[in-house]
Amino acid sequence: MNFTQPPSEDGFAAEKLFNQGYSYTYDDVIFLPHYIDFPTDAVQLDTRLSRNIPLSIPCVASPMDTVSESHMAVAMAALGGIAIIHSNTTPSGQAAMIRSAKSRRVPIHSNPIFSSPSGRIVSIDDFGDSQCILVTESGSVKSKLLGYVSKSDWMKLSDKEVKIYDYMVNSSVSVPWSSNLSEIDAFLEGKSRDFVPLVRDDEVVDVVTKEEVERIKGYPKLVAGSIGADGEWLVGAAIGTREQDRERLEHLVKAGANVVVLDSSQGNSIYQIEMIKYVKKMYPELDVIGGNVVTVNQAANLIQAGVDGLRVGMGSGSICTTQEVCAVGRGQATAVYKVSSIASKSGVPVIADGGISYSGHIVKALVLGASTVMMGSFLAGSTEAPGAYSYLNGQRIKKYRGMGSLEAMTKGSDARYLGDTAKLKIAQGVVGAVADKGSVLKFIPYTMQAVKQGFQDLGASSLLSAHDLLRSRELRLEVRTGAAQVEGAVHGLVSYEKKSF
Ligand SMILES: NC(=O)C1=CN([C@@H]2O[C@H](COP(=O)(O)OP(=O)(O)OC[C@H]3O[C@@H](n4cnc5c(N)ncnc54)[C@H](O)[C@@H]3O)[C@@H](O)[C@H]2O)C=CC1
Ligand SMILES: O=c1[nH]c(=O)c2[nH+]cn([C@@H]3O[C@H](COP(=O)(O)O)[C@@H](O)[C@H]3O)c2[nH]1
Ligand SMILES: [K+]
Repeated sequence: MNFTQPPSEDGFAAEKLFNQGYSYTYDDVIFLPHYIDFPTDAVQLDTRLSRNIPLSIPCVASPMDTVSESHMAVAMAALGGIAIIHSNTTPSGQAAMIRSAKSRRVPIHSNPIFSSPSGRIVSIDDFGDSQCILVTESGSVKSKLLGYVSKSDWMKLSDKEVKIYDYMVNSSVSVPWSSNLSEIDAFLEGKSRDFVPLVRDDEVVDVVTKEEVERIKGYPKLVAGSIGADGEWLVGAAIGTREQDRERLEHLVKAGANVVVLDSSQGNSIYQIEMIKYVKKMYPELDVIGGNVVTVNQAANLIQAGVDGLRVGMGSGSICTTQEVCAVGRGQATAVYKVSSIASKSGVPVIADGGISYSGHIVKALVLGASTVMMGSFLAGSTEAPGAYSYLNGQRIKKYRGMGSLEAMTKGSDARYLGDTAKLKIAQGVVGAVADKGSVLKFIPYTMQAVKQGFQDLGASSLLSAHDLLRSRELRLEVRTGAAQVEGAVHGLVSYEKKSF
């Protein structure tokens, strides 16, 4: 069916809606339904993060120290998305996280405990959460596997002072690092074992337990993950725009980073433009994402400097106080629409960064022109986010903090955050907590299914078709009044339980 000429004017074209002087958030706007002639599963969400980085789902984990370290990077890549490893650590620490993620193929990250044969295990605490200690030549990861000590064997030992080589099980049984989950599962079944080390080039990478394999088997089936030309998971990394970031960049490139994100709240600066040019000159093959931007002019400057992707959002993040502190920023729906309309003309993909609370926000971001969404709070309560769970008023939570919060700045980002000469610390973010959400391996596939249903309602079978519908003015929207927003949410019930899957 062809709707190029609507029977009568109904709703607004995006172009008209976003040119009236209002700063709209995702919640302010609503799409009008269109025409369905395909099933939900026909919707394709494959996309690009930047010019040369394809993804099979439009999800990016934000470069924040309570969101993206190696465990998140492995899980996001296994899902077909990507994580950007944060830079609130030393260059070698950040490079180590990239290497660690790239040396795994299954979305398991168990941090095994290692010892050398001449070491001693004197306390049960030495096992940590692990059921075994792996024995390698050097006593650390990335060394030749010699055997293992299981916790149960160690407990039966009468003299705990003897050296490990006197009682360890000599075994170099392992599986290659690139084995997939079903291969590992079949191996464990076949050998009736509870765990198996993963080995690459004769060195141990990790250990996979049967329990972990069973846990992941219970989640939606994994599709093809994001693998780069190097045959390893795609992993991104954040850097700043200062002189010392050039040295950091070298570490990150050596560690195999597939893309770099210049991480700042206001990307339209001389520092950033020089950094974009520097990255493209030194590493022409490496994609560089600039930002953050929220206006057409900011975007145009970075596109001219040579960015391969743009990150959009200023003050829209759940932990952000930038708009309150600096009086600068933009409603995220307007920002995404405006920047996307200019970026699309140069073929530069847009990342809608911040402000995602549920699947409907993802649909809005993507349909308004973004190619991916970047999320912090949405992912911070997951198993794969850094940090341990704790309890607050009986609820299981994980810490989540802004990279411009006083706490995060004190940890390391202050040189960048404060400027080189500033003496007085002003936070542009808060420290908080989010609820336990379980594994991203479970809730991201369900979220993507919800996004597909939104696309189906709009008659868009892909991101490209959604963008075409928007630009051709076939897709119509409206602003929601306060009452319309109340009506659109659950209302008028004495109690209810909100369970999406
Ligand atoms: N997306 C958002 O709304 C916000 C994000 N953040 C996060 O907080 C962290 C710190 O961000 P920022 O404070 O924005 O970092 P920043 O201080 O590095 O960047 C601010 C901008 O000013 C430029 N700049 C700084 N000093 C300059 C100078 N002397 N001359 C010319 N240009 C100069 C930088 O290149 C950059 O473009 C990042 O992780 C960022 O993502 C912070 C606030 C808001
Ligand atoms: O004003 C800010 N102060 C901060 O301290 C801060 N830390 C992160 N960010 C930005 O927020 C995004 C994550 O937002 P969400 O939690 O809403 O996903 C991130 O992806 C960033 O763009 C900050 N913004
Ligand atoms: K905010």
